[in-house]
Amino acid sequence: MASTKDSNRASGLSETGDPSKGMISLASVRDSLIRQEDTIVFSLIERARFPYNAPVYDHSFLGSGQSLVELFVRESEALHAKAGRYQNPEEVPFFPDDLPLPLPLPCDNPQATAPVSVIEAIWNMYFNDLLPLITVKGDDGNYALTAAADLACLQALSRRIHYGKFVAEVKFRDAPQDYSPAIRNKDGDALMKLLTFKSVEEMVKRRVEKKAMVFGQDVTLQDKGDKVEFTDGEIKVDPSVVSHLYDEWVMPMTKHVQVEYLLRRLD
Ligand SMILES: C=C(O[C@@H]1C=C(C(=O)O)C=C[C@H]1O)C(=O)O
Repeated sequence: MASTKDSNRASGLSETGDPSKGMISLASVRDSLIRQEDTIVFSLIERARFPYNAPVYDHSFLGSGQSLVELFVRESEALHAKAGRYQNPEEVPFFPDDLPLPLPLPCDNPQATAPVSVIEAIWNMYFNDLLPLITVKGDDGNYALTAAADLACLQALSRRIHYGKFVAEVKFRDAPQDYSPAIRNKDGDALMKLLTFKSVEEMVKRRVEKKAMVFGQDVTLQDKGDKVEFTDGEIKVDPSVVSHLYDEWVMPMTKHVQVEYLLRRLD
């Protein structure tokens, strides 16, 4: 019989569950999602510093048929693939075809999880829906920095959404008797009901809105002891847009990943 360690590795969930640290539990997996909110909010703030910068997305701008942001993401992923980034099941490349093989570096990644990927949906959502909401119209010529900021946003969103695989694994292990019949019946709707926690979702939406509000303000130090003061300037990324991002796209996609993962869980 496979040991817990073996089955953890086979599911891509490290023994520590995080899947990098801590105990295997829904609470620790949720802690990781909460930490990832900070990365997402900060990456959106960085991107919102620049105007939309349309040439970055224009397929005729470079003369090669590829947009600057595509070139930037592809070439970055090639480098990251060499260093072994995609050996880690938390990381899913946007352009998985033709990636170079990883260098033979010693590493201790868990084995791959079931190959669930919603990379195309994330890409389309980011460029078609989100970007126009977090940027102002205009062009300041900062194309390379804009593409780099897009990459950071895409990676943070992708990691969070594909983390649904780990959330699903923990939920399955906590209650295999509840999930197994729905998995065997290939009943995606029943799985969706089982894994949905509306009260958690409400909390997530409120928390990310608050984070955008707090992280998006400049902090000033006045001569008033230790009291932290925020300046009254504009908030760097609209908190209601961040809440909307989670409500409309991040949480539904994370749940879709969970359903797809669970449907394969007993194969
Ligand atoms: C991720 C979870 O599963 C679902 C998705 C959520 C999310 O994406 O934040 C929150 C609650 C659940 O409805 C979870 O239970 O924590």
